[in-house]
Amino acid sequence: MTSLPAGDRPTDAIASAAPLVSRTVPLDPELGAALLSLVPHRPARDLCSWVRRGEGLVGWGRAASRTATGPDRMDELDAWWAERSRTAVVRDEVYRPGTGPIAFGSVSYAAGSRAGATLVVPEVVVGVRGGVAWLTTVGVESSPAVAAVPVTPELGVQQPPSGPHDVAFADGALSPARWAGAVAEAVSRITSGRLDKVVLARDLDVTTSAEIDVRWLLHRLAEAYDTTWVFAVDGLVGATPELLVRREKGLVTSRVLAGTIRRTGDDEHDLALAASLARSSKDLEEHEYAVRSVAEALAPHCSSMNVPEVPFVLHLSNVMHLATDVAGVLVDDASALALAASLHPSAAVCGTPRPVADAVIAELEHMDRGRYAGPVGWIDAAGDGEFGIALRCGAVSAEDPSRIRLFAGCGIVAGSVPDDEVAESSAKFVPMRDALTAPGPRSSR
Ligand SMILES: C=C(O[C@@H]1C=C(C(=O)O)C=C[C@H]1O)C(=O)O
Repeated sequence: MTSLPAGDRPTDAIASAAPLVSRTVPLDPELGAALLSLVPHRPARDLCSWVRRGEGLVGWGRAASRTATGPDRMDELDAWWAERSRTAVVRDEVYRPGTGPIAFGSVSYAAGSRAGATLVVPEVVVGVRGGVAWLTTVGVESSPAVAAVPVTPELGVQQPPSGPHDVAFADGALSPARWAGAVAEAVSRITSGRLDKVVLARDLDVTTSAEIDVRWLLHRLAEAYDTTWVFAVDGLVGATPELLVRREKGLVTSRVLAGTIRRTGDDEHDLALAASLARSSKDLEEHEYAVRSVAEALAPHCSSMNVPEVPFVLHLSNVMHLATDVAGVLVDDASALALAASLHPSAAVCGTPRPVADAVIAELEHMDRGRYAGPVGWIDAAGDGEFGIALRCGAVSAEDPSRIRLFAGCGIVAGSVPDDEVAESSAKFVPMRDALTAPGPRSSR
C-alpha cells in the first residue's frame, strides 16, 4: 500500500530508475564543531537533524524521498532504501557509520494515520563523530540538474536563525480537564483487568506570526537538553531522550524510558525525588512493561542480550525518567529501520497488551498522533543507523509553516492519578514550549 503526496512523486520516479551518486570528503573538525550553525535556511520539510552533544548528522535538500502508508509502511521504505543503497555509486573518503549516502526517516505512530512514513535523502549531509567531521553530497545520476559527481558545496557558519513571534498556544483535541477524564476512564479499565498499561497523549496547537525557522528550535533544544537527540525530519522537530534502536557494526542497543517525575529546580529536592522514583512501585511496574516489550521484540534478531534488572534514573532539565539500556548482538541482517519496525510501538508509547492498549488509545485520545511517538532517525547504506521515539516534539504544518502541533503523553497504570498525569504531560511540553517562546543567546528580539 503506497500513497505518494504530489510533492514526492518526481523524486520517487527518478529514484526507481537512476542510481544515487554520493561523495563523502573529510571536513575541518573546527567547522564540524559548529554542526547546527552550518545549516542554511530551508523550508521545514527539507531540513534534517540528528544531533546529540554537538555530534551527529545534519542535512538539507532532497536528492530523493519516498513516502509509504499502512501497516507495511516501514517494510516498504526499508526495501526501497536497500535497493537505493545497492545501486548507489559511492565515493567515500571517510568510511564510518553515517558516511556515504544516508536517509533520514520519520514514521507515523498508527498504521492508519494519514501522516504515513517518509525517508528523505538530503543533497548535503554534514556529520561529526568522535571529533571526525565529514561532508557528503548526493545527486541522482540521470537528473539533468546534478552533475554525475555532485559538486562539493562551500560550507560556512550561517546567519543566526531568528525566533518566532506572537506565539499562541491553544488546546488541541482535548482540554486538560477532558483529557484528565480520559485518564480516569483508562485507570478504571485497567483496574477492571482489561489491560495493564496504556499511554495516553494530548496535543497543543501553536500559531505564530511567520514561517517557523526549524533551525531556531534545533539550537534552543540542543542548548537546553544536551543528553537528548535533537531531531528534524520532514517538518517533525524535537528533542527525544528515548533511543528505540541503534544498529552499529553488528551491535544493537536501545534506551528504554518509562516512569517519570517532574523536576522542581531545587537540586537537593530533585535528588530526593530521583531516589523516590527509583523505589516507586507504580513507576517500576510501568517501566518493566516497556523493557519487556523491547527485549521480546529484539530477541529474535539477537544473541547474548544484556537486559539490566534494575533501571537507572536519567536526569533531564524538565523531568527525570527511569531508564534501561538494552544491548544485543545482531544475528540476522535486519537493518536499523527493520529493527525499528519490529520494536514499534513499544509499551513506552503504547501499553500492555499492545492490541488492547492501541484500541484504548484510538478510542480515548480523540486525535491522530501523526508521527509523534513513531520512530525517527537515520539509516546508512550498510543498514546501520539510529531511530529514536519521536517524543518532546512538534509537527510543523505542511499547509501553514507558521503553525506547529505539539504532543506529550504519559503511561497510565492502575495507580495513576489523573491530575498528576496532566501535570506530567505539561512538564513534557516544556522543551518545545520553551524553544518556541524563551529568548536565547541568538535571539533577535
Ligand atoms: C509518551 C511520552 O513519554 C514516554 C512515557 C513516559 C512515562 O509515562 O513515564 C516516559 C518516557 C517515554 O517513554 C512523551 O514524552 O510524550
